[in-house]
Amino acid sequence: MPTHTQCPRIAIVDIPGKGKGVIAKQYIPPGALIISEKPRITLPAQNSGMVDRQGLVRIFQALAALSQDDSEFIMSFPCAPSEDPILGRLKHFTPCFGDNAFGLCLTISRVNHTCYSANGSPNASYRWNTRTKEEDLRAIREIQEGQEIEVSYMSDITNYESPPAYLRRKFGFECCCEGCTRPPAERLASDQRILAYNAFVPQVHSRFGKENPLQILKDLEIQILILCEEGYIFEVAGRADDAFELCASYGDAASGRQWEEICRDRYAIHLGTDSDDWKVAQRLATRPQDYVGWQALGRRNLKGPSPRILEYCYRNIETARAESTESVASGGVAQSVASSFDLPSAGAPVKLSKGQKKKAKAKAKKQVAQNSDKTVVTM
Ligand SMILES: C[S@@+](CC[C@H](N)C(=O)[O-])C[C@H]1O[C@@H](n2cnc3c(N)ncnc32)[C@H](O)[C@@H]1O
Repeated sequence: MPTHTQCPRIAIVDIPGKGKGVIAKQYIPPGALIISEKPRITLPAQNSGMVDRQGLVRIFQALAALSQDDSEFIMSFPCAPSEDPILGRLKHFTPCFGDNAFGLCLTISRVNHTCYSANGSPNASYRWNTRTKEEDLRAIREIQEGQEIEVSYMSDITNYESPPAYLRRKFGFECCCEGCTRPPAERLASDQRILAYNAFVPQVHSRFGKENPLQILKDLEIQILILCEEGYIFEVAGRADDAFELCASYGDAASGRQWEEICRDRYAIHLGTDSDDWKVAQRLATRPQDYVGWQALGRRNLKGPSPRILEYCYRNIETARAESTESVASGGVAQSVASSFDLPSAGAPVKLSKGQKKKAKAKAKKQVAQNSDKTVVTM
């Protein structure tokens, strides 16, 4: 079983205010697979990732059969005083998707959480690898020697529910990350931008064929800048893919290819080049003509990503954050892109129509349901 002692790049240490945590013992580049681990303890689960009464009985039977060492390992994880000492600790197990199980790993389960925000965002992400039956921990940003390795316990995409409230409700802890501890006005401004962004996303495809495609591409650029400023770099892949689909629908292979390359390169960092998502994006970036809606809207030359988008998507996110902190407070780089295009900024707080609010709420509900797959027991 791989342990941190076999992975000289990381170490488990005490982190003030969070219990134990994992730090990098050397520089780790974005996209690097930090460690793959088979869970030390595996508990049964249903396919859905949720647990019903019968499932709980099976879990307690499995717990009763554990060795003393394994039970002590589980009890070494934190549990809020208000929670049941066993159920509270089961929350640290992560789903082994497709394998009807939840696992607790020696090292990866010690990785703490940080929220996506303009003030800081996770530098790593973990996923169950159904092929190797291991949990993969991957660097999604540069990690410097001595820096804590942090993932997001929430979805990697924008979320409607306020992160501190979600973490309190779902995991029972008060998050002390930079995003949660910033002044309420700053948090509110970010929440409003995310809300406006979430209202924009479901409309994109319905605009294809009805509106000027160059206008849609400009709007997508603004949304990508918001994502970069708010730290949601994974979701950039989705918007770049939307831009690809638009270009491919008009048969513009050159522009489409450039957009899909952004999508592919984000997948390489977050999911790895052995993931299905990366393989599809790689195929479309190479042969945009394979897109199912190729030339469905006719033939027209559109635009690839602007130099600013390429700079934002490819440069070190640390630099982007340091340089954009001031601009986020004042409406963000997205605001200045809008002015240079002479467009209203989608980044500034907007008043949502009833329909937009409804759509944003529906999306939020869906995301909350997806997020719930990340925990073992829902109370
Ligand atoms: C999966 S465990 C991570 C390892 C844990 N810190 C330990 O000591 O074993 C999750 C728990 O770590 C703590 N934690 C993780 N991220 C945190 C954060 N951003 N702020 C405060 N506590 C955090 C909480 O107690 C949470 O329930």
